[in-house]
Amino acid sequence: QLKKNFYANICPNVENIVRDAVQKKFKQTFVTVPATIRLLFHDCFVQGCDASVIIQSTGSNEAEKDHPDNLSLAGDGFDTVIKAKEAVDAVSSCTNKVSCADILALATRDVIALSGGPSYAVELGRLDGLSSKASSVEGKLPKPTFNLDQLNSMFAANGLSQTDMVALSAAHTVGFSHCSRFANRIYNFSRQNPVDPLLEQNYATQLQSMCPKNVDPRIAINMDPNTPKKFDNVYFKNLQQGKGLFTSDQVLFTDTRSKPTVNSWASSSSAFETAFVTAITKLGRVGVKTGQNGNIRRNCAAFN
Ligand code: HEM
Ligand SMILES: [Ca+2]
Ligand SMILES: [Ca+2]
Repeated sequence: QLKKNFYANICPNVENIVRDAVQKKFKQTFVTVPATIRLLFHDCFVQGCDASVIIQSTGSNEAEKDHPDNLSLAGDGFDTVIKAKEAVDAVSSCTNKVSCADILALATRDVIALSGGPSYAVELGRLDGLSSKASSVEGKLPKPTFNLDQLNSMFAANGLSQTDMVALSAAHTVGFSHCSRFANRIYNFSRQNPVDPLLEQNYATQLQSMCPKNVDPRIAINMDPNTPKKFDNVYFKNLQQGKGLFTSDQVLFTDTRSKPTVNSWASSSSAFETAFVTAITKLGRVGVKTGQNGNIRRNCAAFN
Protein backbone atom coordinates (compact mmCIF):
# COMPACT_ATOMS: atom_id res chain seq x y z
CA GLN A 1 0.00 0.00 0.00
CA LEU A 2 1.67 3.20 -1.20
CA LYS A 3 1.46 6.43 0.82
CA LYS A 4 2.11 10.04 -0.06
CA ASN A 5 4.22 10.75 3.03
CA PHE A 6 5.94 7.38 3.25
CA TYR A 7 9.37 8.86 4.06
CA ALA A 8 8.11 11.55 6.49
CA ASN A 9 9.91 10.01 9.47
CA ILE A 10 12.76 8.35 7.59
CA CYS A 11 13.99 10.98 5.15
CA PRO A 12 11.68 13.97 5.48
CA ASN A 13 13.50 16.03 2.85
CA VAL A 14 13.53 13.40 0.11
CA GLU A 15 11.25 15.32 -2.25
CA ASN A 16 13.39 18.47 -2.14
CA ILE A 17 16.61 16.53 -2.50
CA VAL A 18 15.32 14.72 -5.58
CA ARG A 19 13.88 17.89 -7.06
CA ASP A 20 17.17 19.77 -6.73
CA ALA A 21 19.10 16.94 -8.37
CA VAL A 22 16.58 16.69 -11.21
CA GLN A 23 16.64 20.45 -11.73
CA LYS A 24 20.41 20.42 -11.98
CA LYS A 25 20.27 17.65 -14.59
CA PHE A 26 17.48 19.46 -16.47
CA LYS A 27 19.66 22.56 -16.75
CA GLN A 28 22.34 20.45 -18.41
CA THR A 29 20.04 18.87 -20.98
CA PHE A 30 16.35 18.90 -21.88
CA VAL A 31 16.58 15.21 -22.82
CA THR A 32 16.30 14.58 -19.07
CA VAL A 33 12.56 15.20 -19.41
CA PRO A 34 11.46 12.66 -22.04
CA ALA A 35 14.13 10.16 -21.04
CA THR A 36 12.93 9.99 -17.44
CA ILE A 37 9.22 9.78 -18.31
CA ARG A 38 9.78 6.96 -20.77
CA LEU A 39 12.03 5.14 -18.30
CA LEU A 40 9.19 5.07 -15.76
CA PHE A 41 6.79 3.68 -18.37
CA HIS A 42 9.18 0.94 -19.49
CA ASP A 43 9.90 0.08 -15.87
CA CYS A 44 6.29 -0.18 -14.72
CA PHE A 45 5.12 -2.30 -17.68
CA VAL A 46 7.78 -4.96 -17.05
CA GLN A 47 7.62 -6.60 -13.61
CA GLY A 48 5.94 -3.51 -12.15
CA CYS A 49 7.39 -0.20 -10.92
CA ASP A 50 10.46 -1.69 -9.27
CA ALA A 51 13.43 -0.11 -11.06
CA SER A 52 14.12 -3.45 -12.77
CA VAL A 53 14.78 -1.50 -15.99
CA ILE A 54 17.75 0.30 -14.42
CA ILE A 55 19.76 -2.86 -13.68
CA GLN A 56 22.92 -3.28 -15.78
CA SER A 57 23.63 -6.58 -17.48
CA THR A 58 26.40 -8.73 -16.03
CA GLY A 59 28.30 -11.73 -17.35
CA SER A 60 25.66 -14.08 -15.99
CA ASN A 61 22.52 -11.96 -16.51
CA GLU A 62 21.22 -10.13 -19.58
CA ALA A 63 19.10 -7.40 -18.00
CA GLU A 64 15.89 -5.72 -19.25
CA LYS A 65 17.72 -2.67 -20.52
CA ASP A 66 19.43 -4.78 -23.18
CA HIS A 67 16.20 -6.06 -24.72
CA PRO A 68 15.71 -4.47 -28.18
CA ASP A 69 12.61 -2.56 -26.97
CA ASN A 70 14.75 -0.81 -24.34
CA LEU A 71 17.90 -0.06 -26.35
CA SER A 72 16.53 3.35 -27.36
CA LEU A 73 15.95 4.45 -23.76
CA ALA A 74 18.08 7.58 -23.49
CA GLY A 75 20.97 7.41 -21.03
CA ASP A 76 19.94 10.68 -19.41
CA GLY A 77 16.93 8.99 -17.78
CA PHE A 78 19.13 6.42 -16.04
CA ASP A 79 21.60 9.15 -15.14
CA THR A 80 18.85 11.27 -13.57
CA VAL A 81 17.87 8.47 -11.18
CA ILE A 82 21.50 7.65 -10.33
CA LYS A 83 22.32 11.32 -9.64
CA ALA A 84 19.19 11.82 -7.51
CA LYS A 85 19.96 8.63 -5.58
CA GLU A 86 23.50 9.89 -4.88
CA ALA A 87 22.07 13.17 -3.59
CA VAL A 88 19.61 11.32 -1.33
CA ASP A 89 22.27 8.96 0.00
CA ALA A 90 24.56 11.90 0.77
CA VAL A 91 22.16 12.88 3.58
CA SER A 92 23.00 10.55 6.46
CA SER A 93 19.46 9.87 7.69
CA CYS A 94 18.48 8.95 4.12
CA THR A 95 21.38 6.69 3.19
CA ASN A 96 20.03 3.43 1.75
CA LYS A 97 16.52 4.27 2.92
CA VAL A 98 14.86 5.41 -0.33
CA SER A 99 14.20 2.96 -3.16
CA CYS A 100 15.32 3.56 -6.73
CA ALA A 101 11.74 2.86 -7.83
CA ASP A 102 10.46 5.73 -5.66
CA ILE A 103 13.22 8.05 -6.87
CA LEU A 104 12.20 7.31 -10.47
CA ALA A 105 8.55 8.10 -9.64
CA LEU A 106 9.55 11.39 -7.98
CA ALA A 107 11.97 12.36 -10.75
CA THR A 108 9.24 11.76 -13.34
CA ARG A 109 6.86 14.06 -11.48
CA ASP A 110 9.61 16.68 -11.34
CA VAL A 111 10.54 16.59 -15.04
CA ILE A 112 6.87 16.85 -16.02
CA ALA A 113 6.48 19.97 -13.87
CA LEU A 114 9.77 21.43 -15.16
CA SER A 115 8.51 21.17 -18.75
CA GLY A 116 5.19 22.88 -18.05
CA GLY A 117 3.02 19.89 -17.21
CA PRO A 118 0.87 19.31 -14.14
CA SER A 119 2.38 18.98 -10.69
CA TYR A 120 1.01 16.24 -8.44
CA ALA A 121 1.64 14.38 -5.19
CA VAL A 122 3.51 11.11 -5.68
CA GLU A 123 2.62 7.95 -3.78
CA LEU A 124 5.70 6.28 -2.27
CA GLY A 125 6.83 3.08 -0.57
CA ARG A 126 7.85 0.86 -3.51
CA LEU A 127 10.71 -1.57 -3.09
CA ASP A 128 13.27 -2.32 -5.77
CA GLY A 129 12.88 -5.61 -7.62
CA LEU A 130 15.18 -8.57 -7.24
CA SER A 131 15.30 -9.65 -10.87
CA SER A 132 15.77 -8.10 -14.30
CA LYS A 133 15.83 -10.30 -17.39
CA ALA A 134 15.86 -9.18 -21.01
CA SER A 135 13.62 -12.15 -21.85
CA SER A 136 10.84 -10.88 -19.56
CA VAL A 137 10.46 -7.69 -21.67
CA GLU A 138 9.22 -9.58 -24.71
CA GLY A 139 5.60 -8.72 -25.52
CA LYS A 140 5.18 -6.39 -22.54
CA LEU A 141 5.70 -3.03 -24.28
CA PRO A 142 3.48 -1.53 -27.00
CA LYS A 143 4.62 -1.24 -30.62
CA PRO A 144 4.20 1.98 -32.64
CA THR A 145 2.15 -0.01 -35.18
CA PHE A 146 -0.50 -1.06 -32.61
CA ASN A 147 -4.21 -0.46 -33.20
CA LEU A 148 -6.65 0.54 -30.46
CA ASP A 149 -7.54 -3.02 -29.45
CA GLN A 150 -3.89 -3.95 -29.08
CA LEU A 151 -3.17 -0.80 -27.05
CA ASN A 152 -6.22 -1.34 -24.85
CA SER A 153 -5.40 -4.94 -24.08
CA MET A 154 -1.78 -4.22 -23.16
CA PHE A 155 -2.78 -1.34 -20.88
CA ALA A 156 -5.68 -3.35 -19.40
CA ALA A 157 -3.17 -6.05 -18.48
CA ASN A 158 -1.62 -3.37 -16.23
CA GLY A 159 -4.92 -2.25 -14.73
CA LEU A 160 -5.19 0.82 -16.96
CA SER A 161 -8.34 1.86 -18.83
CA GLN A 162 -8.60 3.19 -22.38
CA THR A 163 -8.94 6.68 -20.88
CA ASP A 164 -5.70 6.17 -18.92
CA MET A 165 -4.01 4.89 -22.07
CA VAL A 166 -5.02 7.96 -24.09
CA ALA A 167 -3.88 10.29 -21.29
CA LEU A 168 -0.52 8.54 -20.90
CA SER A 169 0.07 8.52 -24.67
CA ALA A 170 0.25 12.29 -24.40
CA ALA A 171 3.74 11.80 -22.98
CA HIS A 172 4.64 11.94 -26.68
CA THR A 173 4.09 15.69 -26.39
CA VAL A 174 7.82 15.84 -25.52
CA GLY A 175 10.84 13.92 -26.73
CA PHE A 176 12.26 12.23 -29.75
CA SER A 177 11.87 9.28 -32.05
CA HIS A 178 14.35 7.60 -34.31
CA CYS A 179 13.36 7.61 -37.98
CA SER A 180 13.09 3.82 -38.18
CA ARG A 181 10.07 3.85 -35.83
CA PHE A 182 7.77 5.47 -38.38
CA ALA A 183 9.63 4.99 -41.68
CA ASN A 184 6.89 2.56 -42.71
CA ARG A 185 4.40 5.45 -42.68
CA ILE A 186 6.35 7.73 -45.02
CA TYR A 187 7.85 5.16 -47.42
CA ASN A 188 6.18 2.07 -48.89
CA PHE A 189 3.17 2.13 -46.53
CA SER A 190 1.06 0.02 -48.86
CA ARG A 191 0.85 -0.87 -52.53
CA GLN A 192 -1.75 1.82 -53.20
CA ASN A 193 -0.38 4.43 -50.81
CA PRO A 194 3.39 4.82 -50.37
CA VAL A 195 2.57 7.39 -47.67
CA ASP A 196 0.06 6.62 -44.88
CA PRO A 197 -3.07 8.54 -45.96
CA LEU A 198 -3.79 9.37 -42.32
CA LEU A 199 -0.66 11.60 -42.24
CA GLU A 200 -1.29 15.25 -43.08
CA GLN A 201 0.53 15.82 -46.40
CA ASN A 202 2.83 18.66 -45.45
CA TYR A 203 3.79 16.88 -42.26
CA ALA A 204 4.55 13.74 -44.27
CA THR A 205 6.80 15.75 -46.58
CA GLN A 206 8.55 17.31 -43.59
CA LEU A 207 9.12 13.88 -42.07
CA GLN A 208 10.54 12.63 -45.37
CA SER A 209 13.01 15.50 -45.50
CA MET A 210 14.11 15.00 -41.88
CA CYS A 211 14.29 11.23 -42.38
CA PRO A 212 15.56 10.50 -45.91
CA LYS A 213 15.61 6.85 -46.92
CA ASN A 214 19.16 6.02 -45.88
CA VAL A 215 19.27 8.30 -42.87
CA ASP A 216 21.86 7.76 -40.15
CA PRO A 217 20.09 5.40 -37.72
CA ARG A 218 21.12 7.64 -34.82
CA ILE A 219 19.02 10.55 -36.09
CA ALA A 220 15.99 11.30 -33.93
CA ILE A 221 13.29 13.89 -34.51
CA ASN A 222 10.78 15.68 -32.29
CA MET A 223 7.59 13.70 -31.73
CA ASP A 224 5.55 16.89 -31.21
CA PRO A 225 6.35 19.12 -34.21
CA ASN A 226 4.86 22.20 -32.54
CA THR A 227 5.82 22.31 -28.85
CA PRO A 228 8.49 19.59 -28.46
CA LYS A 229 9.78 20.99 -25.18
CA LYS A 230 6.44 21.69 -23.51
CA PHE A 231 4.44 19.07 -21.69
CA ASP A 232 1.05 20.22 -22.99
CA ASN A 233 -2.16 19.11 -24.72
CA VAL A 234 -0.84 20.12 -28.16
CA TYR A 235 -0.34 16.37 -28.63
CA PHE A 236 -4.13 16.04 -29.02
CA LYS A 237 -4.40 19.06 -31.34
CA ASN A 238 -1.75 17.44 -33.50
CA LEU A 239 -3.79 14.23 -33.69
CA GLN A 240 -6.80 16.23 -34.90
CA GLN A 241 -4.61 17.56 -37.72
CA GLY A 242 -3.16 14.23 -38.85
CA LYS A 243 0.14 14.94 -37.10
CA GLY A 244 0.35 11.90 -34.87
CA LEU A 245 3.82 10.44 -35.44
CA PHE A 246 3.07 6.75 -34.87
CA THR A 247 0.10 4.69 -35.99
CA SER A 248 -0.48 4.11 -32.25
CA ASP A 249 -0.80 7.89 -31.76
CA GLN A 250 -2.96 8.66 -34.79
CA VAL A 251 -5.35 5.75 -34.12
CA LEU A 252 -6.49 7.47 -30.93
CA PHE A 253 -8.16 10.05 -33.18
CA THR A 254 -9.24 7.82 -36.05
CA ASP A 255 -10.90 5.15 -33.91
CA THR A 256 -14.37 6.40 -32.97
CA ARG A 257 -14.06 4.84 -29.51
CA SER A 258 -11.25 7.16 -28.40
CA LYS A 259 -11.83 10.15 -30.69
CA PRO A 260 -14.21 11.95 -28.26
CA THR A 261 -11.52 11.78 -25.56
CA VAL A 262 -8.93 13.27 -27.93
CA ASN A 263 -11.30 16.08 -28.91
CA SER A 264 -12.17 16.88 -25.34
CA TRP A 265 -8.53 17.08 -24.17
CA ALA A 266 -7.51 19.04 -27.28
CA SER A 267 -9.93 21.72 -26.19
CA SER A 268 -9.28 21.60 -22.44
CA SER A 269 -5.80 21.39 -21.03
CA SER A 270 -7.15 21.27 -17.48
CA ALA A 271 -9.32 18.23 -18.29
CA PHE A 272 -6.26 16.59 -19.86
CA GLU A 273 -4.07 17.37 -16.86
CA THR A 274 -6.58 15.91 -14.41
CA ALA A 275 -6.83 12.71 -16.45
CA PHE A 276 -3.05 12.51 -16.84
CA VAL A 277 -2.46 12.79 -13.09
CA THR A 278 -5.02 10.04 -12.44
CA ALA A 279 -3.43 7.83 -15.08
CA ILE A 280 0.20 8.28 -14.05
CA THR A 281 -0.75 7.69 -10.42
CA LYS A 282 -2.35 4.39 -11.47
CA LEU A 283 0.72 3.59 -13.58
CA GLY A 284 2.86 4.10 -10.47
CA ARG A 285 0.90 1.39 -8.60
CA VAL A 286 1.52 -1.35 -11.15
CA GLY A 287 3.13 -4.47 -9.65
CA VAL A 288 4.56 -2.70 -6.62
CA LYS A 289 6.97 -4.86 -4.59
CA THR A 290 6.71 -5.13 -0.81
CA GLY A 291 8.15 -7.34 1.94
CA GLN A 292 10.32 -10.19 0.74
CA ASN A 293 9.71 -9.39 -2.93
CA GLY A 294 12.06 -6.45 -2.93
CA ASN A 295 14.65 -4.37 -1.15
CA ILE A 296 16.31 -0.97 -1.30
CA ARG A 297 19.21 -1.08 -3.69
CA ARG A 298 22.42 0.64 -2.71
CA ASN A 299 23.29 1.11 -6.37
CA CYS A 300 20.27 1.47 -8.66
CA ALA A 301 22.11 -0.27 -11.51
CA ALA A 302 23.10 -3.41 -9.56
CA PHE A 303 21.52 -5.86 -7.11
CA ASN A 304 22.77 -5.59 -3.50
C1 HEM B 1 0.72 3.86 -26.19
C2 HEM B 1 1.69 3.11 -26.65
C3 HEM B 1 3.09 3.61 -26.84
C4 HEM B 1 3.91 3.30 -27.90
C5 HEM B 1 3.57 2.39 -29.04
C6 HEM B 1 5.13 4.03 -27.69
C7 HEM B 1 6.23 3.95 -28.55
C8 HEM B 1 7.30 4.83 -28.51
C9 HEM B 1 8.36 4.86 -29.48
C10 HEM B 1 8.48 3.93 -30.67
C11 HEM B 1 9.19 5.88 -29.14
C12 HEM B 1 10.43 6.34 -29.90
C13 HEM B 1 11.66 5.68 -29.35
C14 HEM B 1 12.89 6.00 -30.15
O1 HEM B 1 12.90 5.81 -31.36
O2 HEM B 1 13.89 6.44 -29.56
C15 HEM B 1 8.65 6.48 -27.95
C16 HEM B 1 9.21 7.54 -27.30
C17 HEM B 1 8.74 8.04 -26.11
N1 HEM B 1 7.70 7.53 -25.36
FE1 HEM B 1 6.36 6.18 -25.96
N2 HEM B 1 5.05 4.75 -26.55
C18 HEM B 1 3.82 4.53 -25.99
C19 HEM B 1 3.38 5.03 -24.78
C20 HEM B 1 4.11 5.83 -23.96
C21 HEM B 1 3.77 6.14 -22.60
C22 HEM B 1 2.55 5.58 -21.86
C23 HEM B 1 4.74 6.97 -22.13
C24 HEM B 1 4.89 7.57 -20.78
C25 HEM B 1 3.89 7.82 -19.95
C26 HEM B 1 5.66 7.19 -23.23
C27 HEM B 1 6.73 8.05 -23.19
C28 HEM B 1 7.59 8.27 -24.23
C29 HEM B 1 8.55 9.35 -24.25
C30 HEM B 1 8.69 10.46 -23.23
C31 HEM B 1 9.29 9.20 -25.43
C32 HEM B 1 10.48 10.05 -25.90
C33 HEM B 1 11.75 9.44 -25.38
C34 HEM B 1 12.99 10.29 -25.61
O3 HEM B 1 12.92 11.36 -26.21
O4 HEM B 1 14.06 9.85 -25.16
N3 HEM B 1 5.27 6.46 -24.29
N4 HEM B 1 7.51 5.81 -27.58
CA1 LIG C 1 10.01 -2.96 -13.62
CA1 LIG D 1 4.23 19.51 -26.52
